[in-house]
Amino acid sequence: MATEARVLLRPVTFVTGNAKKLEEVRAILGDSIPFRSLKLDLPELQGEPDEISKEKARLAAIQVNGPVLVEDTCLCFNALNGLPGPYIKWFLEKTGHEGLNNILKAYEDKSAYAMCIFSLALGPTTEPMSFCGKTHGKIVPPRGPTDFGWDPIFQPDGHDQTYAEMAKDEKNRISHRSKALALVRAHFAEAGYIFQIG
Ligand SMILES: O=P(O)(O)OP(=O)(O)OP(=O)(O)OC[C@H]1O[C@@H](n2cnc3c(O)ncnc32)[C@H](O)[C@@H]1O
Ligand SMILES: [Mg+2]
Repeated sequence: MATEARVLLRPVTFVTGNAKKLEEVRAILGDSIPFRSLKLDLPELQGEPDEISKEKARLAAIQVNGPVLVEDTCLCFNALNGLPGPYIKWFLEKTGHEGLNNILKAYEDKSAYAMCIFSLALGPTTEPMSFCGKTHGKIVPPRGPTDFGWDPIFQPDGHDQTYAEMAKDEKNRISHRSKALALVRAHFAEAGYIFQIG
């Protein structure tokens, strides 16, 4: 049975307060999905990553009054059963790369995964849908440029460079963000949205 086409009268607005995320989303999506961006720092609830991301989408859709895409990024240490997870932003701000390494000194297991959960809300009254991408790796002492978050301390499995040391297009090929965005694209292809943007 053919999927019912849904007409979107406005481009999807990707809402984030983080310029580096936006840069990667632009590079990964190219012109595959028509979107514009809006810089807003949305409040983030505590809870499970999926719910934090969906709640961001609900709040963004109310502000934009149209279709929105948001994402929430987690850095999860296996020794800590997934923490800091969604709270990585505050851990990074308060303890830095060194502090994050020090936390893991108490444990043999330095493995971690980067996770990105995108949430799409078609409007302020529709329930958001989520798309999750993960890349597994380990936490290492910082190496490489320090222009994006915890990139210098995350070394993905199968690579001898940290995210920060990698060329941007290489990170984008294997990253948690690109895996989640592949699912977003597949959803757009299947859902058959039609953009009628005047
Ligand atoms: O407005 P939003 O989209 O929420 O942007 P944010 O910067 O607040 O981002 P998050 O709430 O998702 O918090 C994730 C933290 O991880 C950082 N981060 C996100 N993606 C990253 C990546 O691919 N590499 C390194 N650091 C990343 C980001 O700078 C934050 O400190
Ligand atoms: Mg945030």
